[in-house]
Amino acid sequence: MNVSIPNVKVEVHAPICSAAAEMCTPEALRFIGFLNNQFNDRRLALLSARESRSFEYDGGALPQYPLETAQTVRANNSWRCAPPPADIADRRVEITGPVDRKMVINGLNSGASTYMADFEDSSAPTWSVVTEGQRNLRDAVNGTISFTNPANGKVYAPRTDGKLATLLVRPRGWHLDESHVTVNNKVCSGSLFDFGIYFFHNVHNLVKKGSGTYFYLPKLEGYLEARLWNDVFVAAQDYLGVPRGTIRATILLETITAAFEMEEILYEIREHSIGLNCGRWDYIFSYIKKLKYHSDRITPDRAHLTMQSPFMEAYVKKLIHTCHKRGTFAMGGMAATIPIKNDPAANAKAMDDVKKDKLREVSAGHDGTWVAHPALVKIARDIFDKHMSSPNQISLVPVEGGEVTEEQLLELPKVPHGKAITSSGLKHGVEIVLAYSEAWLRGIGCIPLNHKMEDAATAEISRAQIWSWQYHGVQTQDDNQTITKERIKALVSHEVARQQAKKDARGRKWLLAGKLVADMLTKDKLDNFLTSVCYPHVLTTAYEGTTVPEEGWSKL
Ligand SMILES: CC(=O)SCCNC(=O)CCNC(=O)[C@H](O)C(C)(C)COP(=O)(O)OP(=O)(O)OC[C@H]1O[C@@H](n2cnc3c(N)ncnc32)[C@H](O)[C@@H]1OP(=O)(O)O
Ligand SMILES: O=CC(=O)O
Ligand SMILES: [Mg+2]
Repeated sequence: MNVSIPNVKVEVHAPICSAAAEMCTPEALRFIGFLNNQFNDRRLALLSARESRSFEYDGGALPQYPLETAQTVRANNSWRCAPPPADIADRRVEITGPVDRKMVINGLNSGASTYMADFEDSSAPTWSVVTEGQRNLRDAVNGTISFTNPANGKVYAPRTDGKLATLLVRPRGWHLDESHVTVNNKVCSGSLFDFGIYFFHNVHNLVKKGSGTYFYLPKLEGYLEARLWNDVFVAAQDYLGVPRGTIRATILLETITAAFEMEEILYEIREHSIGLNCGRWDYIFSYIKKLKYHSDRITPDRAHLTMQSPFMEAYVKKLIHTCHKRGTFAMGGMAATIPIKNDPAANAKAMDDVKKDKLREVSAGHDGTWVAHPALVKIARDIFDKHMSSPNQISLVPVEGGEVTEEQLLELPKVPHGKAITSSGLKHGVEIVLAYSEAWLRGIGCIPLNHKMEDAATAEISRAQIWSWQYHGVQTQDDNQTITKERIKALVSHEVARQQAKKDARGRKWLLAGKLVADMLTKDKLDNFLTSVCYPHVLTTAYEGTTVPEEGWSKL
């Protein structure tokens, strides 16, 4: 399909399946062309700026509070973020999930205050996931969504008791492309595609209902990236003739660099802001990635990188202080625990851990929290109901968060030698990256593994830390064995063979995943994102023949 407006040519390089036909209408594609034409060059320049800044960290520099905004933004007490819209003033429990039709209905019906439909960490953006996901959201907004599960005949429809969750949408981050669409022969931005298609099809209906389009924006690395989103919002609202502020967005504070620019990020997006969220998993990943060459900042096993770690505590305090000082939401993050079926004792312990995590969040001053599974909604809600009697805690500004130093934002936990980096931590990490990548290559962006949810953010922690361990040649401390490339490759091969021997291996992508994962964990340079490495293998054109079939991947 091709669409042209003066000076802008938009082309779709994928089958026009029914979802694509409904979502990629000529008018919608014109809007996508308009957005890319205006903003894609800036996006690409900001991605290059990320590289330049990373290069400085690679050379030994550390992130710092920006000097240029000290007076104009941080010491300037005259600005606040816009007040929250009425239908989102209470967002104490937010459920998140991929955009398939059943999940969307289950998320909206879950009893959570909001449901975040996710095109990022829990989605593998195949053409069908992306276009069907958009159609599901349009139908959800129109109130026409329904689903019958072909496996068991169960019928799904939105609840009608007035307790439907408010819809939020997370488009892909600035680093991801939508390669099935080009604008003037350049690949379309994944962020602009996801944002633009949702906004185009839904904003007028939502405005008619007295609501707006609400977003979560992932993986920003600094305030100029927030400025770009703000400019996109202004242009989009003007293009479709809706008032400024119809779009509202929570920015995920989930990179170490952004932690040094929280106030600046809010400032840039203040007219459209509904706060910041502690995206804890990507935040840990970003710490490891950005400081990967710093031999004094090698991280211990993932299990030690908890919310009680000094750098995580400092980040939470600073985020709550900053958001409340500027009159907006400070949202908590995701406990990755999911219910443990068939083991009541283990499940009770897991749920108790979730309760503790949510109690820590509400006591620290967060205004709401995330859950990954409907069974956790009530647990989180009960804790917030007990400890938060008002719709949110925005009016409380905890003083201590204003004092957080640069070094505190970077301080790792001290784990006794012998326990910090272990052979089981290494093996478990390899299994996570492999299992997640394998699922992703089949279009599944979030999986249950060992009673935890694993998504792009959690898997990235394992990928980045295993890479850094081999780069620094550290030893696993329980057996004093060095983590070499060969050791990692052997672990990957062993796990691929183990998985392939299972009954359900047919149709799986273990060989391809094994090849990609072994490369990612051992190559000389750490890849920026696992999803960018895997993306060429899920393109629809690739499925149609240009990719090597699974059987064609030789043994590692
Ligand atoms: C770091 C971050 O970015 S966190 C945010 C991104 N990650 C997420 O959003 C995780 C979302 N969670 C999930 O995808 C799923 O819970 C998984 C993959 C972890 C587990 O899924 P499953 O194994 O299918 O869970 P389970 O079988 O227990 O599900 C039971 C029911 O709950 C539903 N369900 C599970 N999780 C969700 C969810 N997050 N939203 C809506 N419904 C859900 C299932 O669809 C299923 O419905 P059904 O009974 O009607 O068939
Ligand atoms: O997106 C959330 C995170 O923790 O990462
Ligand atoms: Mg994230």
